Amino acid sequence: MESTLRELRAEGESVMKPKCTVAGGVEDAYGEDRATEEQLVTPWTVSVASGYSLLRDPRFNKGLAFTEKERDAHYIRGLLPPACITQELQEKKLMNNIRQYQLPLQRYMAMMELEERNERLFYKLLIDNVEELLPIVYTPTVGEACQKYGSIFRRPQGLFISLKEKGKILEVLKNWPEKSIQVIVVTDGERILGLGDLGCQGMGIPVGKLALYTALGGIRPSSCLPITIDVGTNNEKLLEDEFYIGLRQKRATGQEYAELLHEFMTAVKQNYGEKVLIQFEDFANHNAFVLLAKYGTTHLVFNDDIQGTASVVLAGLVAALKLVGGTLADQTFLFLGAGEAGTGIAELIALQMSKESKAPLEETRKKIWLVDSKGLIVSSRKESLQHFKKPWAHEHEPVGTLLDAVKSIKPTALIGSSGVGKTFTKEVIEAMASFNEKPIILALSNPTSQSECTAAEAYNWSKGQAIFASGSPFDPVEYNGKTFVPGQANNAYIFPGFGLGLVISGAIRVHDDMLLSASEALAKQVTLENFDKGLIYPPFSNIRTISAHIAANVAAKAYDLGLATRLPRPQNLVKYAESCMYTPVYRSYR
Ligand SMILES: NC(=O)C1=CN([C@@H]2O[C@H](COP(=O)(O)OP(=O)(O)OC[C@H]3O[C@@H](n4cnc5c(N)ncnc54)[C@H](OP(=O)(O)O)[C@@H]3O)[C@@H](O)[C@H]2O)C=CC1
Ligand SMILES: CC(=O)C(=O)O
Ligand SMILES: [Mg+2]
Repeated sequence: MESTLRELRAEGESVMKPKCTVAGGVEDAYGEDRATEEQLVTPWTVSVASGYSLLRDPRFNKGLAFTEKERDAHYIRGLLPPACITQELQEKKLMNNIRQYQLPLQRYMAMMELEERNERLFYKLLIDNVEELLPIVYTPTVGEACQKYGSIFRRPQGLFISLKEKGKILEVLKNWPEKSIQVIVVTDGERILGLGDLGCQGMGIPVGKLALYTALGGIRPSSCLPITIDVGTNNEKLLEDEFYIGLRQKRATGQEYAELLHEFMTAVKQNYGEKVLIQFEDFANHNAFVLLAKYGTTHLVFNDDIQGTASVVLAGLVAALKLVGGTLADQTFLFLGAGEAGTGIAELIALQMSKESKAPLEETRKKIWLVDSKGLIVSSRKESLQHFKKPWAHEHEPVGTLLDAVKSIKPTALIGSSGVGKTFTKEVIEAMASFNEKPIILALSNPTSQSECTAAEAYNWSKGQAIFASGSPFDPVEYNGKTFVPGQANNAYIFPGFGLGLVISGAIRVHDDMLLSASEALAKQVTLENFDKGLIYPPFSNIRTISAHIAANVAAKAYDLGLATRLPRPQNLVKYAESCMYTPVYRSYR
């Protein structure tokens, strides 16, 4: 495996000749990844880390895996017990320890402590045990961690930029120890998963997303920067909580909010340049669409909830066609939830249909219906609708409930993006199964408590007919002697590879066609074996290969559109993407 990686790295470099920066586009400021495993690496921070400070530096600490020679050379003899062990044995021990914790939150805290202590070991665990650990560092457990973030907070894992820092945001960015940042995930904490406004405690989300950028997409940890913008919170419980870590005030809105965000966006570009990717995450929809439209033409921005979710769901739907038959245009879609996720997905489906059938967008949109908290979105409601809902206000008499909408529209696919759990009732699923041989049912809302239905409910109520996937994971379900394996329809399949594709091509803007390219690459990774189990997504255990394919497709599109700045274009983008990916194996220190 390692020799293959070395070969790929070498190939990646040769593809880039005469001159590239380092082994690929994922910046390797310290030369660790460019070095082969046999070559020696200097573990330098500002000065060369050694002795006690080397053990305390999570980027270079190897714990008991320091060799005898390294213990002498770096003044750590006696600071460690005598045993020297391998990274594999360390991994085994830590997995044993983590499995002994009963509560997911304890496992989350153990993982965060490991990240603070030994970064490479943290990523080794996460990469090698991705299916087991994803639900810990990501949804659903990260949701609980955010709710309790004030109580479990130990050390800052990202930058906090609050209203107090107004006028000084550039200085605050300079306080962050890493200078060479490639991906920022930023939230203002107003819509954390389906859990609502968690204010400053939303920090768990950018931290978790960026851990996935590294583990799933191979972006170097030192190039990732989690940021939480704190403009207050309207969550009364948090405002009264003595352990709350954020500003104790109601949310700033309007001009005050816009000015802070503008200062932030300007400072990021000034400090890190044109090619830093800014991923907006878990903003409320009244800000999310505005920010994306405003900064989409001046910055490299991507809204994961609107765009990443759209790309992953489109991939699942395209894959599902292999099971249900027909084309995308043969389907009728009904959404519960018409916010960022719902309308973002709807728009990308309509775009793909339009490209396939050459029909105008206005026509393809008519195959897609959405229900919000007031019922089916129809033309008679148009005047009072938020701007992002207006394209979906089709001619139809008003319908108040989801069940009535299902009975009237008769969708082939039902997609939950409401953030409200238990909304796909038995009657709704039974109705879907009554007029579809294989109804597609996606319960996208996170975390598990907000899922529109469980996997067991989808399979039982549809009598095993449903093609089901959900935002947070569910275990396989036995129905009538058959095992059904639910897939996870989560943007985690897309954003790590998507970001890698932007980084390795040096893209300067995100284009909708790149979302379609990412989606196409993901759908192609679903194998016959996956389909046989009823899966419409490949397993996460294969995610780094999947991410390399997504990255390659996205980069190819960036080159085709003239949005890539890293030249010349590598001949084999998949191999190049793989050669750029961070790996967590320990390096030998001179
Ligand atoms: N699986 C994945 O990868 C992703 C999942 N999500 C999940 O999707 C959910 C929604 O996120 P997002 O779109 O950003 O949120 P938004 O707040 O933007 O949208 C929520 C939508 O749901 C509607 N809604 C709320 N309650 C009900 C109800 N009882 N009945 C019908 N409609 C209702 C709202 O209606 P109204 O407009 O009338 O208020 C709104 O249209 C979250 O749980 C989030 O975790 C999000 C992104 C990715
Ligand atoms: C997955 C995700 O981004 C969300 O639930 O918001
Ligand atoms: Mg999100």
